[in-house]
Amino acid sequence: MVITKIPANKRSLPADAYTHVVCLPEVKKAMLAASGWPAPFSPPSPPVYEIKSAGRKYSNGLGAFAVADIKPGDLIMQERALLITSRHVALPKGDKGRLREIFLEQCWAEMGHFHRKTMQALHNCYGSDAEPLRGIVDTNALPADTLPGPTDIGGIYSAVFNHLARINHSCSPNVRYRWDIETFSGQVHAFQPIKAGEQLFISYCDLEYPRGLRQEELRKLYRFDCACPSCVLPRYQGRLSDWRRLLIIEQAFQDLSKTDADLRAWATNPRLPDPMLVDAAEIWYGWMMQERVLNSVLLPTVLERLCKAYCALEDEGNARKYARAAAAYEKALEGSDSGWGIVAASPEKTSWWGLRVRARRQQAPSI
Ligand SMILES: C[S@@+](CC[C@H](N)C(=O)[O-])C[C@H]1O[C@@H](n2cnc3c(N)ncnc32)[C@H](O)[C@@H]1O
Repeated sequence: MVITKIPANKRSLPADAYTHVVCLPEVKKAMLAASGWPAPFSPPSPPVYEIKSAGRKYSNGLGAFAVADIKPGDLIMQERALLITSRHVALPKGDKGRLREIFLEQCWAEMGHFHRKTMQALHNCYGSDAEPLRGIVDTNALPADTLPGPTDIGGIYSAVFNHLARINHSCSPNVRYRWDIETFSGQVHAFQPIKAGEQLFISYCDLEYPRGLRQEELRKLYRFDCACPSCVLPRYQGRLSDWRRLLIIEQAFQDLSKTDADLRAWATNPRLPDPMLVDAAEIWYGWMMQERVLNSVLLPTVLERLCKAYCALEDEGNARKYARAAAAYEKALEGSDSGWGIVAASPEKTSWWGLRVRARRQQAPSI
C-alpha cells in the first residue's frame, strides 16, 4: 500500500478539494497517469442543504437537512473525500486490522491542518473501543466502488467525507449516495420529493433485509438502535414490510430473465387483457416506493416496462409519469438520466407509441 494525494496537481485548489488515498501502487500509478482526470464539478449553488443538530434521537449529533424544496433526481450534495482507504486492509481483526491502522497513522502524519481538524470533528461511534482514527473511519466511511487501475486487485474502497458523513441513516431513506469515478467525488441525489426543512437520510445497510437483521447490523456496525419509520411499525405492519422487501428481492432475480419480447407480444395481441402487464408492474413499483427500496435490477426493469406499456396504450400521462420516475432513478444511480428526460418530454416519438392501439384497430371487424 502507498499513500498519495489526488488530484496530484493541487496547487491552485482549496484544501477541501483534494483527497488522501491509501491504495495499491498500481492504482496510484494509474491515477497519476489518467490524463484530464479527475474532471472538475460544480455542486448546486447556493447549497440546497445545511448541516445542523439532528436532536436527541440521533444521540444529539448532527444531520443534513434540505433548505429548499428538492425534486426526485436532483443533485443535492457533491464533495471530494478527505480520505480514501482500500478495504483490502479493512479487515476487522488480527494482523490485517493492525496493518490498516498503521496505514491510517501514516496517512494522518501526512495530512494538513484542514484534513486533520475536519476528520477529528467527525463522529466516532466506537468511543474508546477502537483507536480514534480507525473509529472515525469505520463510523463514517461510504463506499468508493472504483478507482482507476486494475479493478481486480484494487477492490472496493471506503471514502470519508466532511459533509456527506453527516447524513444519518433510515431504512426508508429519501436520498441516495453514489460514488462518481469521473469527478472522483461522492454525490447525493434525491429520489423522493423533499421539502425544505426535512432531514436527508441515506441507508447504511441492506434495505432488503428484514427489520431484525437490519437492526442487528446497525447496532453492530454503527452502535445505534434504529427508530426510523420502518423500524417502529407495529408488529403486523412490520411483518408486512419485511415480507414486501423479501418479495422485491425475489422478484428482482426473476425479472433478470425478462426481455422486451413478452411486452411486444402483449402489445401486439389485443386478445390479451390490458392490465396483464401493467397491474403487476404497478404493484412492484408501489411496493418499492412504499418501502423506499430502490432495487437496482427490479426498479429500472419495472419503470421501463410501465413506460413502454403506457406508450403502447397511448396513455400519455402515465407514460410521462414513469419516464420521469426512470429519469430521476437513473440520475440517482448513474449520475445522468440515460435519455429518459427525452422520453418524458415526447413519449409519442418512441417506437412503442400506439402499438397496442393499432393492433386493436387492425383486429376490429370492418363494417
Ligand atoms: C456517519 S455518522 C452520521 C452523522 C452523525 N449523526 C454526526 O453527528 O456526525 C453515523 C452515526 O450517526 C448516528 N446515527 C445515524 N443514523 C441514526 C439513526 N437513524 N438513529 C440514531 N442514530 C443515528 C449514529 O451514532 C451513527 O453511529
